[in-house]
Amino acid sequence: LSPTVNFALRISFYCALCLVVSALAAVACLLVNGGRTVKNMRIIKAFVKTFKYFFGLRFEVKGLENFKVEGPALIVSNHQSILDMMGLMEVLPDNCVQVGKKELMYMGSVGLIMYLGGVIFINRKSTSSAKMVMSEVAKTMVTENTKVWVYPEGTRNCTGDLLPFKKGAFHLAVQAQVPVIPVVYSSFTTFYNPKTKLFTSGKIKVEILPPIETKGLTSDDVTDLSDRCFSTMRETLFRLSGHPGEAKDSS
Ligand SMILES: CCCCCCCCCCCCCCCC(=O)SCCNC(=O)CCNC(=O)[C@H](O)C(C)(C)COP(=O)(O)OP(=O)(O)OC[C@H]1O[C@@H](n2cnc3c(N)ncnc32)[C@H](O)[C@@H]1OP(=O)(O)O
Ligand SMILES: CCCCCCCC/C=C\CCCCCCCC(=O)OC[C@@H](O)COP(=O)(O)O
Repeated sequence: LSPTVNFALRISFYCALCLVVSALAAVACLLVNGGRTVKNMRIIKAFVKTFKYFFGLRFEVKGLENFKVEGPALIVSNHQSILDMMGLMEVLPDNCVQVGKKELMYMGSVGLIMYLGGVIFINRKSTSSAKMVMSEVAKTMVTENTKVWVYPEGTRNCTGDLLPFKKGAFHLAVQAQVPVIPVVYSSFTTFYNPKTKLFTSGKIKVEILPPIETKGLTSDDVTDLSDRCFSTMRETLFRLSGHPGEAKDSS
């Protein structure tokens, strides 16, 4: 098979798997929990954790104990591909919902399962409406004791580096006065590259970093908080991906 055909087949299979398994998981969620609730994430996670075996992907996870903070927290991680959903479910703590773009809601059964799992949909094209939704989330995550997972780059980026961070995640953490827990996935570039049509089996290193406290911080500290997260995550990304030289340059 030519690499292009092989890539297309594997990606199509991934999408088909997502659509079919979402439909099955949706039935399970409705039967067990009856509607939209973060409790459904446990069911979704159990289904999605089997996906890696179809693609020969292995995850090596470090730092899971850093998720064991009392109460709500904001999780930020790097976002490389639609394949990230597998890495997300590999480590997802209990009572945790993700922030996603609202377009994802219209992906058939995949949109339905996201809705049932409690995913918070935002309109990226309207900063004011996204801000409003997220300030509401800042209140509910505290009263309902949930964690929220945001991809602060705001879009997929599979270059082996990080895009500059958007501010929304950090405003959310400061408004809710909850710690920020950074999670870093090693670069996919050795086994996955949509530009060169590469998609083979591979190993992904995942590291959950220690929580960064936000108690007492105000909106004036958001930029600083975001910059701190960015530099520790970038350093970790380069270390996990085996570019020690670049890690030194970025400090
Ligand atoms: C069974 C198997 C199938 C599948 C099973 C799936 C299961 C379930 C898995 C789900 C998986 C989901 C995966 C989703 C993955 C994505 O969809 S990623 C894309 C969507 N997510 C994001 O975009 C999050 C990150 N983005 C942000 O936080 C952005 O800041 C926002 C909120 C969208 C705003 O966007 P923007 O206007 O472009 O951004 P930005 O420049 O940051 O903000 C403009 C100004 O507003 C300020 N600002 C921003 N936010 C705020 C705020 N909240 N308060 C006050 N000021 C603010 C900024 O500080 C900035 O002001 P200055 O500092 O320049 O003065
Ligand atoms: C009836 C409609 C049928 C629609 C069929 C669509 C088929 C697609 C099926 C499965 C795809 C699996 C998607 C898993 C979810 C991953 C979410 C994700 O990673 O979204 C990308 C988003 O974070 C960033 O958006 P951009 O990089 O800015 O873009």
